[in-house]
Amino acid sequence: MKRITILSIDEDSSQFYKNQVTSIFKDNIKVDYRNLEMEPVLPIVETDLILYTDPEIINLLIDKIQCNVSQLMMKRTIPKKVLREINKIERDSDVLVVNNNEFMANETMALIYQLGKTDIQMEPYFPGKVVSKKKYDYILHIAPEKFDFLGDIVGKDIVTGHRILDISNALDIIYMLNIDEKISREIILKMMSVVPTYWYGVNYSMERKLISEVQLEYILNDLDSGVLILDKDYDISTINKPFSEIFGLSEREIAYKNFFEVFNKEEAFKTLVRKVEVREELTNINGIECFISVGNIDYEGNSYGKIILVKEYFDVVEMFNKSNKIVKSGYFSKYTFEDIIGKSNLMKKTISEAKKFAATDHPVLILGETGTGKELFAGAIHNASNRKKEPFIAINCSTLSKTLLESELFGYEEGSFTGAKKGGKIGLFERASGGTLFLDEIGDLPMELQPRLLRALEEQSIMRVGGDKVIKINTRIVAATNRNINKMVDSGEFRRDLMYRLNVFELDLPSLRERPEDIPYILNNFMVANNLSRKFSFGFETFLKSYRWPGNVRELKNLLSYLEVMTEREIYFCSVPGYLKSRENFEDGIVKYLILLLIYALKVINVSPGRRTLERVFSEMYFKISEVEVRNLVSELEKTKLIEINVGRIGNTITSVGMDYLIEHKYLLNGEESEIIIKLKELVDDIL
Ligand SMILES: Nc1ncnc2c1ncn2[C@@H]1O[C@H](COP(=O)(O)OP(=O)(O)OP(=O)(O)O)[C@@H](O)[C@H]1O
Repeated sequence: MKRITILSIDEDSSQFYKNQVTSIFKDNIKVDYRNLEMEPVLPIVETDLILYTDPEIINLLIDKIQCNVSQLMMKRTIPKKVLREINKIERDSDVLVVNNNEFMANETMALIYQLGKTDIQMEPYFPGKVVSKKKYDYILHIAPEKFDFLGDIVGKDIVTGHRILDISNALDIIYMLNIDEKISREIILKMMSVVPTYWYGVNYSMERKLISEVQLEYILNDLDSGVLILDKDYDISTINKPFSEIFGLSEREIAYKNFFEVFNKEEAFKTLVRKVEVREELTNINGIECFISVGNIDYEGNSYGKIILVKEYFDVVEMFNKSNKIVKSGYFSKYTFEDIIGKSNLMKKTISEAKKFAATDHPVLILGETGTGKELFAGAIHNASNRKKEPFIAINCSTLSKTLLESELFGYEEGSFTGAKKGGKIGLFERASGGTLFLDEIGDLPMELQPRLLRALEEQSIMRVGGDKVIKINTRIVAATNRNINKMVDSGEFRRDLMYRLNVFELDLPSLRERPEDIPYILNNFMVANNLSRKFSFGFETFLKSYRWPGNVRELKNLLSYLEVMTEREIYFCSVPGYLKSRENFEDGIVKYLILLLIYALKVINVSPGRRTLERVFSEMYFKISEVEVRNLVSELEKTKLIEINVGRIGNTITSVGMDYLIEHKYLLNGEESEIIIKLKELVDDIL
């Protein structure tokens, strides 16, 4: 136990401060004292901290300190009760402030000022002091009987008693004696309720700290993960309820104990906690399978301990299942080939290929950009196959860690995951047996799992994690990725043998860019399905065909939701949300022909299509474009003889070759240019 030795002037104050320190720190500190009334004053040979009342006393007793120890001068204050009495003293009253010596009398006066009582006249008094008057309005005493030396000086008594330790002083002691956090917290909370302080900053920070602690406690206990916080010596400073529940350890049992003692038999856990940073490693602790993350608590280059997050394996799996991230669509697919919309030859060819693949049992590898319908095709293939009455299970290989994915795919035996689930667990390969397992984002399948998948495909059998039994399966694999799998094979990120196994049939889904005629067609179909009726203006059709569609059909579907709300009868280029109308979403060729179209249309309304006009009109009608780009495009149009550049008022003029081009490319058809002409007329009035 830590020891404090108090140095003060007399037995009375020594007793007072001893009682005070003991009542604050209880059994956590042993208190001893020395004062000038002791006969003899015994030397101090062993203590952890010297606490003294004023500088004079330390000078008087310095030769008694015979050990190397820190010294701390008391910072004291007045109890709230006494402060209330002092605050009642009438303005301009004469007050004599009495104490044991000059230093302490002055200190008391300063304290009264600092606590806010500034409207009275105070005079210090101590043994030996000669005072100017015999009558004061008030006399502030420690205790009346102590000051018989007052003689015939009179005044109304206010008994202050000895001053009490200030919170900041208690904090100093906590820090210097390294008192543990839980005890410190109780001490401070208790002191804050009775001790007024003029250390306003300290008080404020303490309040903020305590409020933050309450907030933190609330959050910690509401989390699904178990949390364990260790200080720099690996002593346990905080645990939350989920942590207690996972390991059946109560907070009282382990708080403030050393982590390595509490978990002394858990070698794997101990190794992880020693590491600087750990991200969701699957570990068995005391028979419980869980994911552990460890982070360092660093501040300005110093380590203040560790924070450990624990999630139970089964909770994680359940959570993924619930949010449909791991097994996406239950055990069936709602999609059939009827749901696939497309009239382009490319799409027709793709669908017909897919139908042929569906009739077999071989693996299919679907390649295509995001949103091109890979999952849609996978489901349609299953539902067109003779496995359609059996399960279709889709799993996303990119969302799970290696370990979790492995046990989800292949299952595990009871022995390997002690305790948590009797009888082990069946994996998705087995569950989908007879049906189809759709491995989405196969390009993200961790390298370590690739041989295991290869074996399953080659042997049509699997072995559960931790098991030694070979289990026959009859599962068809359809895999998909939007990554360039051939490049991944070349760079060694994906096993070549596995790729060959998976792509017995390869289905390449074309992007929307490769089949522009499908774009308005698909959008129209979606509209009909949603009971929407809108006319597509020429400008909007131009947009649909010239936009790059990086998100493919999914992006088109999202646009539909926007247009449903934002448009009424007709959809124009300008109805398209602003974020889609940016230069990088449009190919150079399209931009060039839109300029050509504008040159033609401006001429129709008798406006000279100069560079500056083109730039302003184009930016207003389509998307922001620079004058430099307009100049380059105009000179390209001239080089290909689509326009002539004339000097003077005539300006740029479209040639007959240019007209043919517009007609041929359907930019001018059946008077559809009238929309542009009308719009241009409005614009020209507004901006030119
Ligand atoms: N040809 C199509 N006809 C009708 N709907 C389609 C077509 N292609 C895609 N979709 C729809 O677009 C959305 C995205 O499709 P899907 O999820 O199958 O794409 P994906 O290629 O698997 O995407 P990702 O690679 O991002 O997972 C779905 O709502 C799907 O129904």
